[in-house]
Amino acid sequence: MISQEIGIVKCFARYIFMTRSGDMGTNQEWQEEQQRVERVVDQIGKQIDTLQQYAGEIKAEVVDIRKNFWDDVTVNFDDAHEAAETYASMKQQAEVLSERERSHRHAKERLTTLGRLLQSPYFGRIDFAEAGEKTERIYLGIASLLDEDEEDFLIYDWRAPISSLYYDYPPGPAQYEAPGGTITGMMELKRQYVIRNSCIRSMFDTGITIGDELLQEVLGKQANTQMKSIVATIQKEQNRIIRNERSRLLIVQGAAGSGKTSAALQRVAYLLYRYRETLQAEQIVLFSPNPMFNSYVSTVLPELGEKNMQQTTFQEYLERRLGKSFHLEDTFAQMEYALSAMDELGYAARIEGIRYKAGSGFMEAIERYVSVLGKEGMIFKDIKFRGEVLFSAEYIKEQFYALDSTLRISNRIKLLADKLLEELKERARLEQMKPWVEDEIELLDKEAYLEAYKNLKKKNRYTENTFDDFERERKLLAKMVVQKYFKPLQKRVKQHRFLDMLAMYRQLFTNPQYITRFTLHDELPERWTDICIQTIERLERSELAYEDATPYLYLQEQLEGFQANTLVRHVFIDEAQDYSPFQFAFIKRLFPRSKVTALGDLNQSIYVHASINDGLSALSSLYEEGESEAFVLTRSYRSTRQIVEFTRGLIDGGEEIEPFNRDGDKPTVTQASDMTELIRSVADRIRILQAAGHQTIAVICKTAKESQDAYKALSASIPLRLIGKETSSYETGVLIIPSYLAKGVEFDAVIIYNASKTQYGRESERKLFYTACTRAMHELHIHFVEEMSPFIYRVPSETYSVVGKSSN
Ligand SMILES: Nc1ncnc2c1ncn2[C@@H]1O[C@H](COP(=O)(O)OP(=O)(O)OP(=O)(O)O)[C@@H](O)[C@H]1O
Repeated sequence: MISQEIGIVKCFARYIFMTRSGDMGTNQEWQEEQQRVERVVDQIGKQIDTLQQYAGEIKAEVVDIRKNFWDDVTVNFDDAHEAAETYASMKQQAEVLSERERSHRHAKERLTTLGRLLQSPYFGRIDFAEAGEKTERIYLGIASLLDEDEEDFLIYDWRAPISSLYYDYPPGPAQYEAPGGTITGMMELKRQYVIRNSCIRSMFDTGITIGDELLQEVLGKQANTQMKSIVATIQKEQNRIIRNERSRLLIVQGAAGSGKTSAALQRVAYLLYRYRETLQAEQIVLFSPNPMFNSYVSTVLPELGEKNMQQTTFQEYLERRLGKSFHLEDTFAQMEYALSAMDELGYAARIEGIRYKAGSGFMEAIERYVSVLGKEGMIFKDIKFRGEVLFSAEYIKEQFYALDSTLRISNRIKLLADKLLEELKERARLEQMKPWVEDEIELLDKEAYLEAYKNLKKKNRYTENTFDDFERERKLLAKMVVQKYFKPLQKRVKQHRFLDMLAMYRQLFTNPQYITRFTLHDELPERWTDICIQTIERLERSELAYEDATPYLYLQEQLEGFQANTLVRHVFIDEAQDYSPFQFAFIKRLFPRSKVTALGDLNQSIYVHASINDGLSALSSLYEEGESEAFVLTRSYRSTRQIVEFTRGLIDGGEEIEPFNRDGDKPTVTQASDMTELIRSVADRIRILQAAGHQTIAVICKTAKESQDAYKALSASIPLRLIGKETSSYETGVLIIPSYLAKGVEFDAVIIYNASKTQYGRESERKLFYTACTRAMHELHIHFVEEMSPFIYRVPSETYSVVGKSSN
C-alpha cells in the first residue's frame, strides 16, 4: 500500500492549526484532516498502480505494433487497385499505432501529475452551500481526482469554475460562474493547508485574503533560480487576470513584484485547462525580455502539469526575419550605448533618432510613404544572369506600374513575381541554345548522362534511331544545365528579391527634406539631419541599428504583405512597457487571430524607445473600444515591507504601491571615498550575506562594461559569475549582472554596485535604478563612491540606514 511506502506514520510531528479567530484548532479536527489526507493519498496510490499497469500494457502494445508493423499490412503493388489497398492498410496500421502512442503519452502525463498529488494532494478547502442545497466540501489541488467509483471529486482542479470561490471570497455569501450560469450560496469555511510528503505541516482557517500566514511562509523563503507556481496563494486581484476570458486585449499595469509574470503564467495554465479540447500549448506565445528570463520561468507550467508555451524575445523574431541580410544590432547593445556613450559625438542625435523611429509618427510616415510608392518611386534591382541583365530594374518598374493600381501593393508584387517567373521560363528556353550550355554539357559527369537517359526512357522517348536519340538527349541535358542555373534565380524572384528594400528604406534618409512629404507639421526631431547622416552611414556598412530594425521590417511587410501566424491564439507580452508603438502594431498584425495579454510597469520602462510611450495606450489604441480591459496591481509581494517602503520613494506616484507585510532589515546605503574602498565594502557585504545563508546574491551594475570591471575587481577574492546578454540561465551563488538584464528576475539579496551621481544622476536613469533595487526579496544594499545618486535624496531618510560616512 502506497501510504506505508511514503511513511505517513511520520506525520505526527509538530503541527500548526490556526482557526479564524487566531486560536489553535483542536487536535481532533487536525487528526480528521490528516486521516482524510491519508485516504486520498491511498486512493492516489491505487490509481497510480492501476495506471502504471495500464501504461505498461500499452507500451508493450506499441512495441509490438512497431515490431510487427508489416505483418498486418498486405503489401501488393501489382496494380493501381492493389497499391491503393496497400496504402489504406498501411494508413490504418499507422493510425492504430499513433492512437496507442497518444494513450501512452497521456497515461505518462497523468502519472506525473498523480506523483505530484501524492506529495501534496491539495492546498485548500472551502465548505460551500449552494442556495437550497446541503454543504459540500471542496478540496483544491493542482489537478482533479475522482474517487474509486469515479463519482465524487476528492480533489478539484484549482482551475475548475467552483474553485474560483476560494480565490475570490472570504467566508460568507459567495458566487461563481459555472457553464450553466451564476451559482450563489454561502461559504462556511475556507481553510489552507501546507501538506508535504502526505503530512499536514500546517493548516489555517482564513478570512478575507488568502492567508497572510501562508503567503508569509512562501514569500519568506529563499529565492530560487526558477520561478515557482503560486496557485495556493493567488490573490483576488490576480485571479481576475488569470480567469479573464472576455477581452481581446488585457492590459495589466502592476508595481514591481506585484505578480504580473506569475499571473501571466497561471493564466496560461488556466487557459490550457479551460480550453483543453481546442487549445494546445504551442498556440500560446510569450514574449519575454531576455533569454535568461525564459529559463527562469520555464518550470512553472510543468510544475502545474502543463506543457510550456512557446517563448521568444522580440530580438529573436527580428533576427529570424532580418539576420542574414544585415549585421543587426541587438537591443542590449543599443541599451549599452544609450547608458554609456553620453560623451560621444552624435549621441544626442542618435537618442532622438531612437525615440522618433519608435514612435507612431514615423510609423504613419512609413504608411504614407508606402501609399505614394503605390503610384511612383518604387526601387527595383536588376535581375542578372552570367553578368548580363536579364530584366533591368527599369523594366521591372514599368511592369509593376502597368499593373492595376487599385490593387494592394503586396498583391501587385505577387502578380509581378508571377509574370517574371513566366518570362524567366522563356528566357531559360532561349538560353539552352547558347554556346556556354554546350560547353557545360561536355563537362557533365556520367551520372548526369545516366539521369538524362533514364528520364527519356521513362517518358518512352527513345526511338532506337541514334540520331534522334542523340538530339533529344542533348536537349534534355541543355535543359538540365540551364535549370540548374535558373533555379536560384527563380527562388530569388519568388522571394521578391527584385525589390530593393534597402534603397527604399534608405530613400527616407538620403535627403533630410524627403520625409517631410509624409510627416505632419513640426513632427521631426530637431537633429533630423544628423539622424539621416548617421542612418545612411550605418546602412552603407550593412549595419542595421536596433531602432531601424522594426521600421525596416514594417516597410518590407507593408510592401510584401504581412507574414501572419494564424495558429497562435494567445500572445503574452511581459515587460510590455519596453515595447514601442511600432512593435505592438507589429505583434498585432503578426498574430491576427490571437488575444493579447500585456503586462507592464511604467516605472520600469528603461529603454530609450519606451520612454515615449504614453502608458500602454499605444497598444490599446490598436483595438476597438470595448475590446480591451485594464487591471492595476498595486500590492508588491516580492520584497520585504522595508525594501518596498524605500524603493517606492524613488519614483513619482510610489505612494500607491502597497507593501505586503513581511518584515526584514531596512536597506543600507554605504559611501566609499574611492573605488578601492568601494570594492572592499562590496566584497565585505557579499561575505556577510553569504554568512547569513542567502542563496542568490546579485551585484547589480548599471552596464555590461561596469559589470566587467566589477567582476575583475571582485573575482580574485570571491567566487562569482558574470552574467551577459548571451547567458541563458543562472545558478545559485553570487552573480554580477547589468541592470537591464536583471529585468523580471529576483534575488535573495541585491547589492547596487555603485549608486553614485555619475551613474544614476540623469532623469532617464531613475527607472533603471528603481528596476535594479526592486529585484531584492530580502535584503537591499546600496554602495556608492563620491557623491550619492540624487534619487536617493528624495527617499524619506527613515526608510534606510546609512553605513559608514554619511553623504547627507
Ligand atoms: N499570490 C502570490 N502568492 C505567492 N507569491 C506571489 C504571489 N504573487 C506574487 N508572488 C511572488 O512575488 C514575486 C514577484 O512576482 P512576479 O515576478 O510575478 O512579479 P512582477 O510583477 O512580474 O515583477 P516585476 O515587474 O518586478 O518583474 C515572485 O516571487 C512571486 O512568486
